[in-house]
Amino acid sequence: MKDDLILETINVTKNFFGDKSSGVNNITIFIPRGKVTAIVGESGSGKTTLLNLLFGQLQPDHGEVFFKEEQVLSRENGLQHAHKVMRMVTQNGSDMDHNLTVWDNIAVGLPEGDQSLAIQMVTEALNMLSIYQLKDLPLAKLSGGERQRVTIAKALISRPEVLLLDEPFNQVDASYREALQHDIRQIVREWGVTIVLVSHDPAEILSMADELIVLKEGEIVENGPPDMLYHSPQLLYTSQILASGSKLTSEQAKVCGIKSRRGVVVIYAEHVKVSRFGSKWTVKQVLFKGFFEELIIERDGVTLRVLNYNRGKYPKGSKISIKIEKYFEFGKWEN
Ligand SMILES: Nc1ncnc2c1ncn2[C@@H]1O[C@H](COP(=O)(O)OP(=O)(O)OP(=O)(O)O)[C@@H](O)[C@H]1O
Repeated sequence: MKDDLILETINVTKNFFGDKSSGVNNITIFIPRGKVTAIVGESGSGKTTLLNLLFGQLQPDHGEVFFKEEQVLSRENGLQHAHKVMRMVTQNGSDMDHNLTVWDNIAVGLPEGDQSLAIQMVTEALNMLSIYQLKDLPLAKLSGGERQRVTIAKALISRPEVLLLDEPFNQVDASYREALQHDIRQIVREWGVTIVLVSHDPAEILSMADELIVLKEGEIVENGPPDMLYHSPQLLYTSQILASGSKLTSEQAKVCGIKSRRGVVVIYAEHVKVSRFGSKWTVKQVLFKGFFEELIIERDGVTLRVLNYNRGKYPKGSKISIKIEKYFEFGKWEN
């Protein structure tokens, strides 16, 4: 394995009902060291299964998973040393005791002995997750987001080389989420931890990940850096997972002035510019999004989503015209 890689799967398959319809099939991936890799895909595409295979929690039917040069889970010898330097955080929290304080929950697994070292390790983990001030509170008194920070701090206490996060922000409200994402990026930078993240949220994926792995029906269909997959998706599926856009048939695309030979056209909301000039489209809905609006506009039975930063300028019912700056074409056979 190359030095800049830390985890690797070679042709890994794990099925649950003896056929290819569940789990994952023939997955070969390389996880770069000290980076954030996100596994994305629709519900049931195999994201959690793949994470469990990387963690050694599931035995592959075929293929192998390696941490550096060492097989994570071997048929003969079970879990290997490699497994000890990985930690998994799931959306349901973990083995935490809600009556114990934050400090005690984090310190509980530490080896007996050097107390000053233990204090230093817990303090560092608490500071890294910005929850030092909560250290004396029982877990039961914390919000979902704060508890998730404690779970991550606990996972970090043993200084893992790899942190596997399964939908880690699900319980965390929007304002808190960004700060937590920032802190996790900080951990990657300062501690050199490798993160593998499963997530549904496009904003989360695009802002956090260095690499994306796109799963569909248990197979990898695309992978690469987020900006590449966002700006040049090879598949309709990828574009729909990563972006808010409108999906049109060739016939519908003609209404937007687009001639498509391939059959399906996707237009991202941010690629449509709006003005009053011409005014052939009608604003059907205005969705408040904070500092911008999303407009749902319609013409001849075709609906488009459009971003508008001039809030209030195009109220519901107003007539507008559009200019489409970029669009993607995909084959009809894709769904
Ligand atoms: N322990 C299991 N027993 C039986 N089937 C399973 C098991 N774990 C996963 N599966 C099936 O394998 C497929 C992939 O499941 P997985 O949980 O990996 O998907 P996912 O992409 O993480 O989904 P979600 O986003 O909904 O969590 C699904 O069809 C699921 O029903």
